[in-house]
Amino acid sequence: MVATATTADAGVRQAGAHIDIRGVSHWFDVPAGPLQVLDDIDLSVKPGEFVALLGPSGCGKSTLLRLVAGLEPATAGRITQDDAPITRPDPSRIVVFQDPTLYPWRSVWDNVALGLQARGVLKAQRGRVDEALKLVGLTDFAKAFPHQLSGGMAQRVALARALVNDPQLLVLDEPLGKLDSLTRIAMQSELINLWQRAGFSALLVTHDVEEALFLANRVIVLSDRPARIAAEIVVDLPYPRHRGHARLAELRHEALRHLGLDATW
Ligand SMILES: Nc1ncnc2c1ncn2[C@@H]1O[C@H](COP(=O)(O)OP(=O)(O)OP(=O)(O)O)[C@@H](O)[C@H]1O
Repeated sequence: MVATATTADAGVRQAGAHIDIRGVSHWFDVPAGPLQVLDDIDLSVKPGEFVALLGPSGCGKSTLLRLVAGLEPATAGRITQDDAPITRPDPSRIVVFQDPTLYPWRSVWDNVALGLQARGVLKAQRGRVDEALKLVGLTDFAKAFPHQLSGGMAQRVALARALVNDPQLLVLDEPLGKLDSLTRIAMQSELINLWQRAGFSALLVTHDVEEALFLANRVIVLSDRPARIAAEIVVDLPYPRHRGHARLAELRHEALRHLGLDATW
């Protein structure tokens, strides 16, 4: 399933990026010697697709996201966006982390405006900030400051700050990981709404098996470090998904089995 941008007021209507990861391996130099973190990863994210990565702690998930974001080069292999090699960060690929990292002295509006300001286009594109705030339902909080927001609201500001750049790829590193479970569930649905309206491709790292299955078109299970692709689970359910769907329970069982966990619930 590919997200489509049909909402006239969405304001963010970029085609999703096609990301291709071919034969990627990665090592870090640590005092004990070279530490291999990724081992021959082949993976693609189709335009408008939502792909989630699951894997044991420390296996290399965030490292793979950093390589895709262009924050560092892979030791071996090739990563392309729409057939062009990814060599550096680019506003078409935005990373959202677990911590919203808002500037406390800037209002919500000014935090969201940061990317446009940095690129010197804010004056001409002020309306985009309003549109992004509308997308995440925070129009009424435009003048608020970060200390006046709940954790969920702060993370919605972080998403608006990403969306204002019209990303073709959203790189999501445990973006809901610090939220309480009820807020997290609500934000999962919001994230799907945003994705369907905006049309970006998404690559998500999460530790939450249910979250991965609820959100993604495909869930990639990685092995222990050095990470290899252990399994690919196609989530063959339309959106919006029902959390109690029997198929999700089946797929959860499958994912846990690939993660080496015996699902005896
Ligand atoms: N810059 C770095 N220098 C050296 N080692 C690093 C560096 N970044 C990550 N590592 C190591 O690479 C391995 C993979 O780290 P990474 O953060 O990618 O794992 P992860 O799967 O995202 O972990 P978690 O699920 O716990 O967040 C870890 O052993 C980590 O210590």
